[in-house]
Amino acid sequence: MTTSSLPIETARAEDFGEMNGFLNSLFHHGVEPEAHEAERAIFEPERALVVRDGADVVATTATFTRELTVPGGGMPAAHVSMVGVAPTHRRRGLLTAMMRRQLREIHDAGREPVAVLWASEGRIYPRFGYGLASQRVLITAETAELRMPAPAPDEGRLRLDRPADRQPDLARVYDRARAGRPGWSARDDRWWRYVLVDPESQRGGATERRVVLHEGPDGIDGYGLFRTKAEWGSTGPKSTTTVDEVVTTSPVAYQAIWRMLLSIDLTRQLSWGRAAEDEPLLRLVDEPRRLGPQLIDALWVRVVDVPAALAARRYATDVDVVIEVTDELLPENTGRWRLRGGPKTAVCTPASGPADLACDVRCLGELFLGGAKLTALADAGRVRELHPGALASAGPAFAWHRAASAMEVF
Ligand SMILES: CC(=O)SCCNC(=O)CCNC(=O)[C@H](O)C(C)(C)COP(=O)(O)OP(=O)(O)OC[C@H]1O[C@@H](n2cnc3c(N)ncnc32)[C@H](O)[C@@H]1OP(=O)(O)O
Repeated sequence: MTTSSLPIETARAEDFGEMNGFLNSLFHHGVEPEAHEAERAIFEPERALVVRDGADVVATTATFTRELTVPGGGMPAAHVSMVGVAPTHRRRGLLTAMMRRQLREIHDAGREPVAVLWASEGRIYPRFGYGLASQRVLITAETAELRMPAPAPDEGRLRLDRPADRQPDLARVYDRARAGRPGWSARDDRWWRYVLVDPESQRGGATERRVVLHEGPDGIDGYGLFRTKAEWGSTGPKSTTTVDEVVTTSPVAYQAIWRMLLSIDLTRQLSWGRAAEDEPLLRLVDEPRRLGPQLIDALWVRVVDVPAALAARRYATDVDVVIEVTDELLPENTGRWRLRGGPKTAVCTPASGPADLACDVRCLGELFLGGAKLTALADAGRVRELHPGALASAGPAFAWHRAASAMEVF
């Protein structure tokens, strides 16, 4: 049997162990029992695909059902993950066949107008119509070189605790913050367990994860998840703080938590992999260069149903534009669509008149969370302006007042 004719099957619950073991081997690490169980809890077998060659699993992918915050509110989004093809079966079209099937299933189910994923490598998914929708800033800070503004007199109170013991507090803060953050996904108890699982074998010699909570006048209004790792040099201490996430609902909480994280005694370096492009920290310290910021990709969005997706988000300014879209994988999306929207409403319908802009469906994914600028896509030759002035009028509408960002890798 050739690789391309191997059947793609819907997974069963009992396939999880084998699929997860397979994926762990592709990512070059062993199976950690605690993480394995947390991942089993989020697994939705009826939304997962598996390919076997004889008895062996040779390819997998899965979809998780979650809500995603987009400009102006929340919407259902297919969270795609667990993508892998065995080294013995690679580059023979298995991923392509799985992606086609998965996108078709998501489209035809009619519940989720977009799919989102984190890519292990950026060049894998554009060919399937995924666009880079949000970026993140890697921070590698030299903490001894950084100063923060002096604390306000009523800075509130900080406490350290074990994250698992404070999950309800974390969830409350996260949900309040998430409502206004394009790119963040809803977390139920199963997802909180997935986020907080902390097996010793995956700590790389650092401490267990801890949480610093900020208590303001109305209760807990911010938290930071972090760990530290001891290191001594010939001239003294040079330990590292690694931050997983900082979520706050007030500027006072944000500053208080960062003041602590950047100045833990005996640490000299702080690393954080998921700062937003418009992260306030970049505007807070006295020497932003010493944060060592580096921009890399975060969430990729695939618009699966063009009219439903464009109507599901809101727009920063009023817009009335006809876009000619091409989509090789889901031909229903190909055509001219008229989008009329603004800060409160949006409708998208087939257009009868001429188009103002033309692009492929991948560009719509890039624009979807307000992350990419329309003019940047046009200057890159990927969006065509067919009606003079369309870029200037539609561009600000697709943008958003907060940069798209992303939290846990799923
Ligand atoms: C959302 C997530 O889960 S991200 C995790 C993705 N998984 C991994 O990174 C695990 C390790 N890698 C793999 O398992 C495999 O290499 C995969 C899944 C990335 C690719 O699977 P394959 O079956 O080899 O892909 P397939 O044969 O369908 O390739 C389609 C095209 O993409 C290209 N392609 C696929 N993967 C890569 C890659 N990593 N780098 C460059 N090009 C790639 C192929 O060359 C091919 O191009 P062509 O049509 O011009 O010849």
